[in-house]
Amino acid sequence: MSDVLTVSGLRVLAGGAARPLVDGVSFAVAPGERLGLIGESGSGKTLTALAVAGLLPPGLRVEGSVLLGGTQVVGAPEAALNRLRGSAVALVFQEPLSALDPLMRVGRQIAEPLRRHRGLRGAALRAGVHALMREVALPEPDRLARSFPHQLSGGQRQRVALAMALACDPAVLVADEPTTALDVTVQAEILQLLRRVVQERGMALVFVTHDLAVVAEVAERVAVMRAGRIVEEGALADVVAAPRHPYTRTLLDGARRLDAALGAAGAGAAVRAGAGR
Ligand SMILES: Nc1ncnc2c1ncn2[C@@H]1O[C@H](COP(=O)(O)OP(=O)(O)OP(=O)(O)O)[C@@H](O)[C@H]1O
Repeated sequence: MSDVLTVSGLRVLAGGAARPLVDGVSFAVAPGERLGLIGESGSGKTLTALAVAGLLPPGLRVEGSVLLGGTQVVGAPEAALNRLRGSAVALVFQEPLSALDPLMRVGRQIAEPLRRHRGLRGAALRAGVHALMREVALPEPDRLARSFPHQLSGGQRQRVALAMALACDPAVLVADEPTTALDVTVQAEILQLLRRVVQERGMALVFVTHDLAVVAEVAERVAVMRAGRIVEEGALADVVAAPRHPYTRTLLDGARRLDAALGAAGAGAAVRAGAGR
């Protein structure tokens, strides 16, 4: 199947920086494929994710190519990017509050993309909002739809952000550390939810994280980033079983040490990345 997202030679440059912040990144994602972009803080994961949606902050220059379903994102005018966002690509971030309007009831926020992009109105719009809320397993949709973001838990807010991202049935979902701010139990629930919706909808997923255990929960393929470059890419099980790059080995050793420490502390094997599944 042809790729829904093809990134080639992507470079992100800042005026004052000595070297590119993202330096020749290339990867492709097929429909239904789940790619984990993993690396330490500052390795360029977020800038890569933002560049995919044409959402880089002002002041940064971008070079190379990002093809979303055949449309070139790099250099595209804002109107074209607006058409792509939602239907071709949608994003979920670490802090769902950043995606939510604090003064708008969450039902209206989920309704907004359905109204704007899919033209739904009245009863069809209400049914659409309820269907999305059910899909992301938000309980009591009637009551919750009338709530404001601050009245929800962190996990519920991330479910709302995911519902909004799903509203236009994007071909590619980009999730940037979507569970980092959540406690471990809620984190596991959200990861499970993400995996389910992506599978059910046949969407491609690009999942950004610094956490190998988290990426092992959602991705089947990983690209390891360091200092703006992809240093290793492959099937998750292969990379975990036989890392080729020294940096990947360092990442794995760190995860295994943490796993061992947690095991010794009686907390169980929280880091499953070493299991090679
Ligand atoms: N607007 C900007 N202007 C200049 N430099 C930036 C800008 N945004 C990010 N950077 C720098 O680019 C590099 C890559 O940042 P990026 O946010 O992509 O890293 P990351 O791998 O996602 O890390 P983290 O997990 O901490 O978010 C960092 O060194 C960061 O300081």
